[in-house]
Amino acid sequence: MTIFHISAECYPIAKVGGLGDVVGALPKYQNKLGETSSVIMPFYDNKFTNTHDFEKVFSGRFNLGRPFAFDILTLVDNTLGYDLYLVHIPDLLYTDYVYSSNDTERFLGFQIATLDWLVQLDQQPDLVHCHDHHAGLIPFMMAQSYAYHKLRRTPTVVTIHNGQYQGWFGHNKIHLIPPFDFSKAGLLDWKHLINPLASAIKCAWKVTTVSPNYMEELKYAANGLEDLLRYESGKCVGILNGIDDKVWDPSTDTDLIKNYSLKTVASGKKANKEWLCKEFNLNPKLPLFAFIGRLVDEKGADLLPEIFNNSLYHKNISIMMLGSGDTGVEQQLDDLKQQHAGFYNTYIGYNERLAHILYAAADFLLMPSRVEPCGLNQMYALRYGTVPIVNKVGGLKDTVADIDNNGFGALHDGATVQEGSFAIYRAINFYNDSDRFKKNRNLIMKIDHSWDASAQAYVNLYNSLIL
Ligand SMILES: Nc1ncnc2c1ncn2[C@@H]1O[C@H](COP(=O)(O)OP(=O)(O)O[C@H]2O[C@H](CO)[C@@H](O)[C@H](O)[C@H]2O)[C@@H](O)[C@H]1O
Repeated sequence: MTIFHISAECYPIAKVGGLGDVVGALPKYQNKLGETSSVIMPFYDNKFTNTHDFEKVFSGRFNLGRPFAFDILTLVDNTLGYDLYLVHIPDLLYTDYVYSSNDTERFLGFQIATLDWLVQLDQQPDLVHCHDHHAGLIPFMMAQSYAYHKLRRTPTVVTIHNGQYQGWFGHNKIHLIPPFDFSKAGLLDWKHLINPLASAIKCAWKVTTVSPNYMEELKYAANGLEDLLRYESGKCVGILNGIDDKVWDPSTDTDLIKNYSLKTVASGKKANKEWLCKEFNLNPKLPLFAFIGRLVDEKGADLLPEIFNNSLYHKNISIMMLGSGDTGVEQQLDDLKQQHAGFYNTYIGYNERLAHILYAAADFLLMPSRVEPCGLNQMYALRYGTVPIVNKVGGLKDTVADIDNNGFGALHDGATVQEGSFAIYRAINFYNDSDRFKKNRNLIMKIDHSWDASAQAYVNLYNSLIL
């Protein structure tokens, strides 16, 4: 089966968060199952594109208020485990960032160029898999735009990685979408705006979320799309994300200070912790708590300053925070450094290598998320022998069980300062019960969250549409 994944992000080409991780791994595991799975994404001017060779496979022009020329480039070496196609629109997408505050034309152009290329291929795809709202208009255009008539019977799947962002724009831009039967314009609309995510939910053959629990939650909290998701629930299913167990393997991870396996976990984690604590002026003898992520409300980032301040009161733990986002929260987190020097530090920014070291160095990983469609960080933490402390939402509920309930992590019931602070207090007691803590560390490293099972679940879903 020939499958094209269409996405704004894909690791290692361009990653802002978990979407990049998923699209960078899922096709690889689908190819392992014998499918032919590739990725189509925008060409950005970044380190990856500047240091790799590409070959042009197609050139075209489309109209988006004015004409735009584009090329489809493919990566020459095949080290990724899947074919990669980059949509290069120099006048629209040639940037060193993935997202900006004005992306309507950028991602519309990306989707149109993608379909202009796909529609003229000798061998049509068996299935098109769209990720998030940046590819959300593709199911509509494939089904309704005259120019893509040849693709109208090709099944489409859309995966919602994050239902908060929907890509809305005004009806004054409807003419930018390649001509279609105007009586079908309602398929683009939600609450008087053109809403790419809503349109994808209406038009795709199947809709998936990245965990089963998130699918249920969206029916009651989906940033305005609740009714639509309830109405379309017959074609919706939650499939839990996996992790790329080649990229995220403490025994081979080239970013780590010292590699380790189940047998050497104690000395391996110690070496990474010592390096990190030296680098960031923390005490390696204390339990180390980490946060890694985007500093936005969904992740509960606004709660962190107070949770940290409460938890550092007794000076019996170390905390390391890696993240960026809301500038007010960044400032508050940085300000705390003076008060808790030697016990707390931050790295404001994005740093892939430091993230890997931190998963390895930390004893606990904090995720007080308000919304967490799946969450990958808790799964990376488990693989690196780090205990996740998470709010009981979305995929976190599907993947973490509590230590007081025969589980292996700490769950709290609500994204609040009180719940987050109390979970840390419980975790310190757990850490001090060192035999139990060590046994638990061995147990969590053995939990298998690799993509194998989930990649198969997607393939089964595709087959149900094709056969
Ligand atoms: N400052 C920083 N430096 C280095 N690395 C950083 C970083 N900030 C974040 N990361 C990395 O980005 C990724 C974050 O992934 P998540 O799945 O937790 O969240 P995200 O909200 O981006 O993804 C959305 O999509 C994914 C994929 O479906 C869902 O799991 C998730 O719930 C949903 O919100 C991890 O690989 C993490 O290590």
